[in-house]
Amino acid sequence: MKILTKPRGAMASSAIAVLFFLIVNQNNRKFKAKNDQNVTEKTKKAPKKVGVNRDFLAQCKKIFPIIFPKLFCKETGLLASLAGVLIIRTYLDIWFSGFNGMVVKSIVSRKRQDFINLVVFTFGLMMWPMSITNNSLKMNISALSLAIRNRLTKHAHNQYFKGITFYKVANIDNRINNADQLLTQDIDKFSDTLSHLYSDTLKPIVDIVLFAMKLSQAIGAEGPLIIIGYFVSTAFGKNILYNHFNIVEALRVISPPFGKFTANEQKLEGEFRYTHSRIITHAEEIAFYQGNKREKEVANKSFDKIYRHVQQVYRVHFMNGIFDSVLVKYLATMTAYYLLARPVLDPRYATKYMGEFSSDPTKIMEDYSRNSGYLVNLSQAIGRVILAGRDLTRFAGYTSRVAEFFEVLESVNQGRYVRSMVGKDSNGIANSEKSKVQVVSKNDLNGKIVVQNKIIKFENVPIITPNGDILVKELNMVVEPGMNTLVTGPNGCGKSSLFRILGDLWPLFGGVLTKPSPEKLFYVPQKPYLAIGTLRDQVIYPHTSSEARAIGFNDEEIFKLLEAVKLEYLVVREGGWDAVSDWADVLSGGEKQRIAMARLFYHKPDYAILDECTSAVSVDVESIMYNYAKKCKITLFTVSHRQSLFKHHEYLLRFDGEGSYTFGKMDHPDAPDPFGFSHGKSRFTEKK
Ligand SMILES: Nc1ncnc2c1ncn2[C@@H]1O[C@H](COP(=O)(O)OP(=O)(O)OP(=O)(O)O)[C@@H](O)[C@H]1O
Repeated sequence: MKILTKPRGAMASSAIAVLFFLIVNQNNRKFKAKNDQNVTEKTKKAPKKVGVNRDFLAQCKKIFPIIFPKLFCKETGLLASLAGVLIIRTYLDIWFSGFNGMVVKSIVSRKRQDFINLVVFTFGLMMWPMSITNNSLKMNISALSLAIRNRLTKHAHNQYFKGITFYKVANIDNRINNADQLLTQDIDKFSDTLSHLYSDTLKPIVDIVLFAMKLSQAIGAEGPLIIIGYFVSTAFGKNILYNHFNIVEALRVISPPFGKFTANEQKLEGEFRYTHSRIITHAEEIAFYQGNKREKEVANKSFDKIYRHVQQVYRVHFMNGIFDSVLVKYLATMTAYYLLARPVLDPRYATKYMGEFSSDPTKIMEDYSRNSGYLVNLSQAIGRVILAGRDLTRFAGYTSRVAEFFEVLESVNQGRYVRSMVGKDSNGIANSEKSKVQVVSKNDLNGKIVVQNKIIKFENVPIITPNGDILVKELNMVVEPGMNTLVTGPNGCGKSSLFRILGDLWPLFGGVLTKPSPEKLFYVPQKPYLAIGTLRDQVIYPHTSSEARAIGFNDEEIFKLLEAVKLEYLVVREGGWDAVSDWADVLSGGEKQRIAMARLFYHKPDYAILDECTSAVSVDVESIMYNYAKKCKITLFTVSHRQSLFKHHEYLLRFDGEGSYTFGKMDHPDAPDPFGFSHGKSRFTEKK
């Protein structure tokens, strides 16, 4: 047996704490500098321990006001009605114990008519309220669970879809890996466990009070006291043994960390789900690569983690179950036999309801049957309260997941991001000792955004990735309407990052950025997003049909936009404007890009960011679309390496991939190779 000097959980958390305390900004990029003023790297406290502890209470304190926003609301109403049904159910159980005693007596005393009256008439009548009560109980629990889920999901959606929080949670902050799992499953499980926990705790408490009263009449107050005392002392004894002596590994069997197990299981389920959703998203690419074997390996590996974890959990459940059954069930049954027989076998303990000296055997039979019913109900109720303790630890697991999710959403909404990164040693091998946790808070963001129409102006704006890598130290440039600008530079130099900053996707660490209001700036990516909905919806996204009509776009107007991108044939091919399809599958790469351009013309912003968005479009159609954009007076920012596009731009922003850039007027729009970052002479009239 292994003697532990420290609780295992505490040792594990210390180890993780060491990891979190390591904060170094490694020079693992060619051009990378530490931005002392702007990006703070901070040590972090050890992660919270999952279980029924102070953290759990604090988490409940945050979550419960979301579920029960007012004293009198639908949810508290459901709690009250559930409590009412539970009390009725207990009274019916009491009635049934007495009834059972009477049936037994009628059989033992061979009274046929009594038996028929009881079973056919009395029971025939009572089965209706019993059935209605039982099903009301189930319905109330489901209704409560659904109401809790509704509150929490709506709250999460409000936070998740506030601005671009959904993007930030996935791309800038990396505390949460599977927001989809949290939104679709963890909140559901939390709600279900909470509503069951409520009924599974309240019902036994009502049972304990009422059955203990009945039982004390029948076998004396000592009876229920002994049985309650027995259960309480075993439950406390277990905890004292585990928490205060904490002596042996085997004691984990007595009180396993079910809360931690639950939280881990949910996390692994989330990862497994993500593995499969990625395969569905990239099915075509994987199929072309014949990557089935590789993907199977990855999916199996992810599932194996769940398999091993669940296997460990049910083994622990098995060991814990044996211990619990002996303690809670069988030793308790022995005590119960003793308590029931005592008034009959020892006249000193006889009462009016059990063991009276004058009683005939049929009366003793009736009393025994009724009282054993009371005792079984009482014991089951106490057992359920104890088991509810275990459910509470499981519930603590879900609570920690949901609370952490809400905490991250809130902190991201307040402009605070946390990223933990695995550091690498000099050989490029992952080294946990060099891992870092980077915390960015609003105070670190010294940049200022000024909203002003008809101008985009960067004044000393650094381009910094969420990891803190500086791509460009300070960018200074002004783009006024009509200054169509081509953006070039080597891969990974920060072209798209510039637009992420312009679009508020990434935080602004310094300088002043003057830009028009968001609706005057439109982004067209290389892989356009195609919404769930009709063909019409693809063009007007994110507007709805009624919003489109409100700004004067009927189907004829929208058709003109499809004509502008040479996609007019789509309406007939796809079966009209109201056709609904999986557009990402139905449209070709070039068609998707042209739809995205039609969408740009629909919104007709002052500025458009075209990020390699015509890479799959033929040169002639590309030219037509660029000319149309200019006709619409949209000022273009184009990221592209395509020579055919030079002629549509008057200005060039060129990154050299070393942290510097040049911005200026192109001398000859048709002149070749503006990619002087690797070779060739400079094409700039203005240099920085
Ligand atoms: N969400 C992110 N978190 C941290 N770093 C990122 C993130 N997105 C991009 N980067 C990093 O920022 C750098 C610049 O990326 P960016 O997408 O701006 O390159 P690019 O110049 O557009 O390249 P390309 O021509 O290949 O599209 C890359 O090194 C990339 O790894």
